[in-house]
Amino acid sequence: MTDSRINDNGARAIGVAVLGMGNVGTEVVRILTDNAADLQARVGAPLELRGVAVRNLNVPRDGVDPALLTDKPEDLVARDDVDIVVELIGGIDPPRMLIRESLQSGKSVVTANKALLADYTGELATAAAGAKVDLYFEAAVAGAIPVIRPLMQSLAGDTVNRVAGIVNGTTNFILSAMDADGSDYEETLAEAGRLGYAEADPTADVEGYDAAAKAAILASISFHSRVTALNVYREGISKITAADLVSAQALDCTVKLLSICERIVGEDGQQRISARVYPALVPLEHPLAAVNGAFNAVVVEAENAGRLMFYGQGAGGAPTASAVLGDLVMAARNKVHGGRGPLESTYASLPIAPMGDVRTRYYVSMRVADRAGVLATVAGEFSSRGISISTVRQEGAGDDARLVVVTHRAPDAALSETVAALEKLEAVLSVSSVLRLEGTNE
Ligand SMILES: NC(=O)C1=CN([C@@H]2O[C@H](COP(=O)(O)OP(=O)(O)OC[C@H]3O[C@@H](n4cnc5c(N)ncnc54)[C@H](O)[C@@H]3O)[C@@H](O)[C@H]2O)C=CC1
Ligand SMILES: N[C@@H](CC=O)C(=O)O
Ligand code: NA
Repeated sequence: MTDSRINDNGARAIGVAVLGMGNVGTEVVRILTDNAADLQARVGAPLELRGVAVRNLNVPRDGVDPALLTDKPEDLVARDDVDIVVELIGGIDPPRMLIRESLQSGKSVVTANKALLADYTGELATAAAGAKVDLYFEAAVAGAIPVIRPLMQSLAGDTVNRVAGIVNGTTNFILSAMDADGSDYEETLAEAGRLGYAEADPTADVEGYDAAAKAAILASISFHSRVTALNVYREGISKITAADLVSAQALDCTVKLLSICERIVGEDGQQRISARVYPALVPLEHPLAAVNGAFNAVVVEAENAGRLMFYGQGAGGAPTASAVLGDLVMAARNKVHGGRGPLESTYASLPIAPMGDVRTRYYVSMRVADRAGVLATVAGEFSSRGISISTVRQEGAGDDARLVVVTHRAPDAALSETVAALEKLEAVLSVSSVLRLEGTNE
């Protein structure tokens, strides 16, 4: 009997199954087809597409042999001639079951599914370890930018203390457009969907769930601990207004949705992890302020390497497919030559610090009664909680009088308590905007 995986020159072909043919899957199939000869040379064996699972068989798929299409991903991943499964469906079910079964039956898996990984890396990595196969996910964080492999491999001998940056392309696309020309939030979000940046449900983008999933993945790898999405403090950008961006400009800042993963060392020497996502003011001179559109950037601070910055396209079909193909080539090489990439490492098991303990800076803008003594009353709310004010500015007069306060660093719990107290003051008519300020040394 002939082995269907033996090609003409005798090298054993590597069978690939692609699950999902949306923004990313379509580009992966295109590159696999167009670059077949180069990929074969790099792997040392041909990569052969055994099948593509789609939800709707009636949708025309240009450039794909219809015989390869199936709407039964569970049958495709069970085939003996499939060595590597590329999961690009998204969401928890059915990818969780499909990936687990693929791994358990000895197939390596490449996925871009950060929502799944943020909660189930433990389960999937255990299945991969048990079957001695690879589970790769470079595309899951910051699209095309190599960040998972540098953290897992290049920095494996160093101590990472902080990983922070912009890891969601959709929200960065929206905030950049609002900042540049006052573009409308809803229209820009719709455009991000058309360009293939947004998640199938864009709530994941604008409410910060996607950035939080990525923060969980980054924190787990960086601090050798298991961090899930539930451990990540999260705020999205849906409440950011054009007025916030104008206020930011007045402070020589812009607004960015940041994902911050930090090793916090207490006075007793105990280490904890802070993982958090929120829109923040970023000074214009900070490198992250210049990251616009669907671009992402991640700044890593490691004890010996110092500061490293990774920058590039964080979303979109082709850029994301580039990262998927990189993983696919690695997994295929391992199938051909033997060996395996690293799986998760959780030996440090660091606890999570609650958001209230994290030291942040606040920007608070409020409408106030225009009369003597108001400034002292407002300042008193900050000082009574041990918070030092960095700058305070009065804008407007009469009915339009506003106070803008920027604090030094203080525990986040004390700052949010102060805002709640300010809202109750008779002299404060309304707190119109509260944002954290990042990217400063104060
Ligand atoms: N679009 C992007 O820029 C990036 C996406 N990702 C991730 O990559 C994955 C795919 O993203 P996109 O391609 O943008 O999503 P998409 O929504 O465009 O594509 C998913 C495809 O899977 C298909 N599908 C759904 N259920 C299926 C099933 N049971 N069997 C077969 N096919 C099924 C859908 O019909 C759709 O065509 C997601 O996990 C996403 O979070 C990661 C990085 C960037
Ligand atoms: N929706 C995500 C896609 C990439 O991960 C984003 O906008 O960043
Ligand atoms: Na990446």
